[in-house]
Amino acid sequence: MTIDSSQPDGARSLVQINRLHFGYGDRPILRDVSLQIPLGKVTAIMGASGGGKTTLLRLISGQNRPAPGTVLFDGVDVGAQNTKGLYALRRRMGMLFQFGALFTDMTVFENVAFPLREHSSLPEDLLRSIVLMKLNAVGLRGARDLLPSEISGGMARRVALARAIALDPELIMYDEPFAGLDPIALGTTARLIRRLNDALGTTSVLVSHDLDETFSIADHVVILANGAIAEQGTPEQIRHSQDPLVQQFVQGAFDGPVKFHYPGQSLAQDFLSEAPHNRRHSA
Ligand SMILES: Nc1ncnc2c1ncn2[C@@H]1O[C@H](COP(=O)(O)OP(=O)(O)OP(=O)(O)O)[C@@H](O)[C@H]1O
Repeated sequence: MTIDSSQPDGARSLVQINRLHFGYGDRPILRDVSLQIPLGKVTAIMGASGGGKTTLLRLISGQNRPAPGTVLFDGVDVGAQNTKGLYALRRRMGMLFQFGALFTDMTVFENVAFPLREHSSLPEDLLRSIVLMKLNAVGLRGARDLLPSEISGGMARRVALARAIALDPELIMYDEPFAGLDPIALGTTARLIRRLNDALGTTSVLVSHDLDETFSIADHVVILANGAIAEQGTPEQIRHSQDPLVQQFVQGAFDGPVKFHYPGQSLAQDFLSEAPHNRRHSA
């Protein structure tokens, strides 16, 4: 691996995002985002719904292309790759997208084997050993013959995790891996993400809304707001940020720079005054 960049604190980075802009059609989503994903660490991307977090993951994996700006993965310009180049890059990334759907007609074993069958021509006995090792890493070696309909939601998430690490990726991206999990499964999944990151020596990027669990496992937190980076740092630094927007986010405050009410006319105008539609209803 050739890492060609440094973080300000001296840590090396696996992904470098430079002055990235992106929009869907003429609707801007991300504006001038520059960011480094430190090698070997767990980075959390957080922020209000619709802020562009999933879009950022899609830009890292090359499903979207920045316009303008660059995303470098291990020094390679992701947005400049042709289909073959992208395929080779994605082989080095594991992805667990929202609700990480499993193939319902395949056993747990076959779900984890799927990327190996797709991307390699390993002999069956070696493939079996790898799949069982991955399932062992998430505590589900014994569940190999079950169908997704026969396991709990938390277990399904762990199978999806085993599938995401099947090809020994250098970068694992998790999009809301805790969504829909009960508190126990959520804690288990969070600890597993941290443990796998360290045990496999990978780099992890996690998009999550769950503040406590995410802060408990992340080394680096990036807060996206209004299409730009509002703040980044360790969980501790984020908790103590003076930025009102970050404070609202960290405290889960009802109202603040991000408004609870969709913009419209005032309460007085709607309920007290003789607004034309009020007059119509009271007539
Ligand atoms: N393929 C698409 N075409 C058009 N607009 C899109 C597309 N995908 C996402 N968007 C819009 O872009 C904005 C950012 O979406 P994105 O999913 O990246 O946000 P997010 O921060 O991950 O949100 P959430 O936390 O709710 O998952 C949203 O307003 C969304 O509606």
